[in-house]
Order: sequence, then structure tokens, then C-alpha cells
Amino acid sequence: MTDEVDVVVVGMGPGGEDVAARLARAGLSVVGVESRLVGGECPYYACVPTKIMVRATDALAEARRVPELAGSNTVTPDWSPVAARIRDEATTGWNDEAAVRRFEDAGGRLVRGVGSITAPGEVTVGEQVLRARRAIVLNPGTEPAVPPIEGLAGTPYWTNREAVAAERVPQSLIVLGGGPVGMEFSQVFARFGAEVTLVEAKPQLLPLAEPEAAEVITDCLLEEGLRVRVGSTVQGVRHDGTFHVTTEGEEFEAEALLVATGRRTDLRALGVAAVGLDDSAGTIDVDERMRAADGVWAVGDVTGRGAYTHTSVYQSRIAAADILGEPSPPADYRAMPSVTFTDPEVALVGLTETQAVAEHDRVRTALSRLPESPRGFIHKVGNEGLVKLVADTGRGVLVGATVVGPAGGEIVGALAVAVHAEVPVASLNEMIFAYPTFHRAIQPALEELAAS
Ligand SMILES: Cc1cc2nc3c(=O)[nH]c(=O)nc-3n(C[C@H](O)[C@H](O)[C@H](O)COP(=O)(O)OP(=O)(O)OC[C@H]3O[C@@H](n4cnc5c(N)ncnc54)[C@H](O)[C@@H]3O)c2cc1C
Ligand SMILES: NC(=O)c1ccc[n+]([C@@H]2O[C@H](COP(=O)([O-])OP(=O)(O)OC[C@H]3O[C@@H](n4cnc5c(N)ncnc54)[C@H](O)[C@@H]3O)[C@@H](O)[C@H]2O)c1
Repeated sequence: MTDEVDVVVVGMGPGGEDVAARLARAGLSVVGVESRLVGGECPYYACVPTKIMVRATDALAEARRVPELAGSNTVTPDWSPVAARIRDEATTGWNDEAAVRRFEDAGGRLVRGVGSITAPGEVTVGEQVLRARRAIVLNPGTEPAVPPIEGLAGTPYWTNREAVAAERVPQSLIVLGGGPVGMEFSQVFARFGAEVTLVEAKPQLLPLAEPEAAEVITDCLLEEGLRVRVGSTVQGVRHDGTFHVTTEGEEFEAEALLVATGRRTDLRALGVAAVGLDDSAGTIDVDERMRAADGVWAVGDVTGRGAYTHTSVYQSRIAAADILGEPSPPADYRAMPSVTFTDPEVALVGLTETQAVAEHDRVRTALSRLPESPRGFIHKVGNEGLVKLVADTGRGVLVGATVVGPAGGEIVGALAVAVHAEVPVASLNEMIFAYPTFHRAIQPALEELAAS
């Protein structure tokens, strides 16, 4: 069975869904190929359900702060509203009917199954051959990467997909991996009463974050009673109803084990060699218009430019414009933001100090701590955090910033504008910052930069 259309989109994650709908609305005939759920990881297994969990734990945490600020109360966590919101409100039982309807209403057609490029301009899904006159767009996303730890395979460990569907909180949980996934889940389950052990192979949690930021969030997790091990390599896993995880010199036991050790792609299965791409690579190289090969575009996690929903959707807009032959600015990742939704939130825009030093000749940093700010003093309990600015002093502009704190992900928005628009540091230093906000903690760091 052969079908000829203008565009075939393989993988309907946030970017694939967006680019497919844009092109269909523009009048092209578009087939979207999806093997699991239209919308991808984000709405069903990632961003949305995990932030619903975080919203609930933030409420618990604030309630637990009442005794230090406002009297007394009793907090009794109950997971069932969280599980119900995720199951019934957010994912409608992990059902993508609404997303499919949205795509079809835009004029697209969905083919369910695993798509693979079988020749230039050709995608095969089972028995069906789809010929793309104008473009193939790849948005396959990623799968959880499970390390080859002795004894792990075959045990009932969780990845993010099982963790978001948990109907109850385990009494104890071991989390492998201190990246954003491991960090968010660790704090969520701990705040709902699980005894959590977090094991990270690298020397700091959130290894890609500023060390000062990692230190703040590590201290917060320790303060909340989590057991944290960094620089720790897991040697083996055994499951006999209970998980036993052995590292050098220690053994941890828990009811549940969450593997959050990163993500993987499978470009061989996607058939990218048929269009001349390296199928042994982990990511697909794209140019500033998301072009990967002749007639092939790629968007999302697979491009390796920041595994976030906002990256995927940003890229999809550029790819759609390019496919339609419309003018649009080229991709520019200088002000890429990211937020790990722990409490305090850990937010970054642009470059860390280490990255900036590798890219620029004259780099200077400045740091201000939230507890030392007026708002931090007022806030008292739960005020941990900092603002760190990274400047290219050659040009007198910020190239990166980190904010850790309550609403750190919101505060970093102001700094994202500065990095994106290359607002001179001197000009930022003349701004008026409302008193007494958390974002006013940006000012002492700016003053420090100006003085240095
Ligand atoms: C637990 C967790 C929490 C996260 N939280 C956030 C957050 O708060 N904010 C944020 O910005 N990001 C977050 N992320 C990252 C975010 O989920 C991804 O960056 C986002 O989903 C974008 O991915 P994508 O567009 O590349 O595709 P994905 O969402 O991975 O979707 C790809 C789709 O392609 C399908 N597919 C793959 N191969 C084929 C094939 N050959 N044929 C047909 N279909 C195929 C898959 O079934 C899938 O549905 C989180 C990730 C995790 C794991
Ligand atoms: N809030 C957000 O925006 C958000 C939330 C979650 C995930 N994400 C994105 O999703 C992607 C996946 O996140 P992730 O946290 O799974 O991956 P990650 O690659 O960011 O982190 C995985 C961590 O596991 C560690 N690790 C690897 N093998 C290990 C082992 N055997 N034992 C112990 N530790 C080990 C790594 O050193 C690393 O720190 C990331 O790119 C992230 O940016 C974003």
C-alpha cells in the first residue's frame, strides 16, 4: 500500500505534533506517524504529570513551614489526589484521543505504528509505504536509558513512565541518577513519605549545573532527610521482593527502584542511514533551519540541543517555516532556559561559568545569595537560593545566569531577556528592581560585576 503526501512526520512529540499541525493548517497534506501517544513524552510521562506532583509537594512543603511562621497545623499527605489528577485530568488514562482530534481538525492524518525511513523521501510503517513529496520530519524523542548494571535487567524497576503512573507511594525508594528526572522524583516521593536514597555517579547532583547551585539543592535534600550519594557507582542490583543496590562499600534496600540515568535514541531503527546519516550516532545534527539531510528535517530531543519541550516546539516553528519556504530567523540557542522543578527550583539560562570560559576570552561571574536579601530575610524558612551571573566582559553582556530559589524558574525569565537581547550589563545595572522581591537579588550581583 503506497500513499503519496507532501510531508511525513515520524514521531508526534511536542515538536512533531506542532510542525505537523502547522504544515497541515498551511494546506499541505501531512501524515503523522506515532507508535505510542500523540503528544509524546511530555504530557503523558514527563513535564505535565511530574509538575502536577511538584505542585502537590510544594503545597505540602509550605504547609509544613507553618509552625515556623504562623502557628501550628497537621499535614497528612495523601497521594490519591495526585494519582487521580494525573490519571484523570492530565492524561485521561494515558489516552491521546483529544490530541489526535486536534491534529485531524488541523487537517492532518495519523498513521499509528513505528515509522522508518526506507529510501530518500520514503517512510515505511508496517505494510504501508508513505512517499513524502516535500519533507520528512523526524521527532522520535528519546527512551529511558537503562545502564547495564549486573542484576538490574528483569527486575520490576521503574523508569519515569512507571513512576508517573504510581498509584501509591512506596515506603522506600532508591533513585539512580541525579539529573533533573531523578531530582524531581526524589523530592516528590520523599515529601510524600518515602525514604529516598539518591545515587549519582558524578561528583555532584545536577552535574551540568553551576556547582554553587548543586550545593544549595543538595543541602536542601539532605535537610529534608533524603540520603544522597554522589560519585557513587552502582555495582549490582538484586530483587527478592525488596531491591538491594550495592555500591562500593554500601548496600541500600528499598521497596522500589527508579532508574533515571538519562535517555537514549535508536537511529538505526529509524532508518536514517537511508538518507546518508550516521545511524550509530546518539543525535541527529541539524543546521540552523533544522535540516538534517536532503528533504529531511529533525526537531526535539534527538537534535541534542537541549532536551526540553520548549526546544522541540521552538525548532518545530523554524522547521515548518523552512519547509513552507517562509522567511524566519535561524535557530539561536544562546538564551536557552532550563528549570529543574525541585524546591528550590534550579534555573539556568545560557552558559554556566565553565561553558563560558570555554567559549569566551574574558569571563567574570558574580553571585548573590537569597537568604542575605531583604526578601530572603522576610521569607525565612524555605528561602534557600542564589543568583549567579556570568558575563562576557569583552562585550559587557551576560552570557549566562543561574537562579536557585522559590520561583527560580520565573526569576530567570528576566535574565533570559538580558542574555537573549544582549542588554549591556551597564544598562541592567541602571534598572529599578521592585522591593522586596526575590528578583531584586539580581541587583547586588550586577553591582559586583560592575565593580570588578
Ligand atoms: C520525567 C521527565 C520530566 C520532564 N520534565 C520536563 C519539563 O518540566 N520541562 C521540559 O521542557 N522538558 C521536560 N522533560 C523533557 C521533555 O519531556 C522532552 O524534551 C519533550 O517531550 C520533547 O521531546 P521530543 O519532542 O523530542 O519528543 P518526545 O516527547 O520524546 O516524543 C517523541 C514521540 O515519537 C514517537 N516515536 C519515536 N520513534 C518513532 C517511530 N520510529 N515511529 C513512530 N513514532 C515514533 C514516540 O512514541 C513519542 O511519542 C522531561 C522529561 C522527563 C523524562
Ligand atoms: N524540568 C525539566 O526541564 C526536565 C525535567 C526532567 C528531565 N528533563 C530533561 O530530560 C532529559 C533526561 O533527564 P535525566 O535526568 O533522565 O537525564 P540526565 O542525563 O540529565 O541525568 C542522568 C544522570 O544520571 C547519572 N547516571 C548515569 N548512569 C548512572 C548510574 N549507573 N548510577 C548513578 N547515576 C548515573 C548521570 O551522571 C546524570 O547525572 C534531560 O536532558 C533533561 O534536561 C528536563
